[in-house]
Amino acid sequence: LSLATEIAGRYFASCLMNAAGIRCQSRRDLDALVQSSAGAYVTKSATPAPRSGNPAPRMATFPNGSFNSMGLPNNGLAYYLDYVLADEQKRPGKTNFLSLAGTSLADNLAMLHQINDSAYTGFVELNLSCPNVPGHPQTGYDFEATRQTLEAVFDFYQKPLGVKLPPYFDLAHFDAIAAVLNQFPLSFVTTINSVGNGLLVNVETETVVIKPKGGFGGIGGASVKPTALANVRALSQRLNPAIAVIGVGGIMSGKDAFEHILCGASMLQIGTQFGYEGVAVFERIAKELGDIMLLKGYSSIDDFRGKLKTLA
Ligand SMILES: O=C(O)c1[nH]c(=O)[nH]c(=O)c1Cl
Repeated sequence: LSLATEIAGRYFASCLMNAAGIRCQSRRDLDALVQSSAGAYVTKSATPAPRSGNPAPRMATFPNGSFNSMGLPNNGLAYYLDYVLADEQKRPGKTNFLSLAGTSLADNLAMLHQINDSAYTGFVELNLSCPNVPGHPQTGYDFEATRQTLEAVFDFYQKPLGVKLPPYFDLAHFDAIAAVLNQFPLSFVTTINSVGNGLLVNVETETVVIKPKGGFGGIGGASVKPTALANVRALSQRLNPAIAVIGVGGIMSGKDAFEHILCGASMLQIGTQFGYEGVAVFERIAKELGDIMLLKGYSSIDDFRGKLKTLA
């Protein structure tokens, strides 16, 4: 029985990894992921220069969910590029993900030129869906801007690249974003990012619970799983089969992992629960997923990936 998977010709011994943003901002965080049983890691979304992000309090939890408006705090592209280049020297043949979230097309293109010209051979996850940078709407909700971004990127970028998408909530939007993405040689899409601009209220104090943006923030965790499964399924059904789907959103157990794979995911990213549990989450979920596969007589995730049935 194996939890191995493949994306764009790259092999991963485990289909479980972290989601961008969670416990992946520092070298220490990333070293812990390297030491863990995760099949890969993705670095905190980078901007050209380091950012301190939004004022605190900027994250919270609620029953069945996480809530954040971090505002893209990160150590800058050079920090993460140095890390992944050193890691590729130490562990040749291992593919990992470098996440980018420039606050302008110019920033994204500048970072991609730097990476293109470097010795990096891994994946880039281009984040088109950060909901928490004041004054910057999510590119992923603007289909023309998304197309223009990808046109500019693939004009020069030669290495494997995927995009991190926001959740969509309308079948016409699944059609629209898939029509754009299918025009480009993407290696993967990662879906979903947090459900943007939710609001938590503290009844006792009659206030919001986080400081940035009047208390509006992205929702993650168990409460977003139905939305995540719908986006994994809808994009798996619509995208060119050469574009793998990475599923993220509400994976707290092996059962949740199984559901994402059944909907079409080739790789699974764990965010909220990884934040709570640390790297032990990868062993636990691998064990739980393996037990379900054993019960059902599956020996690899290819045996059931994307095979969700509708009701006749
Ligand atoms: O506020 C953040 O840093 C953040 N928070 C999210 O929930 N998704 C993102 O893509 C980003 Cl970049």
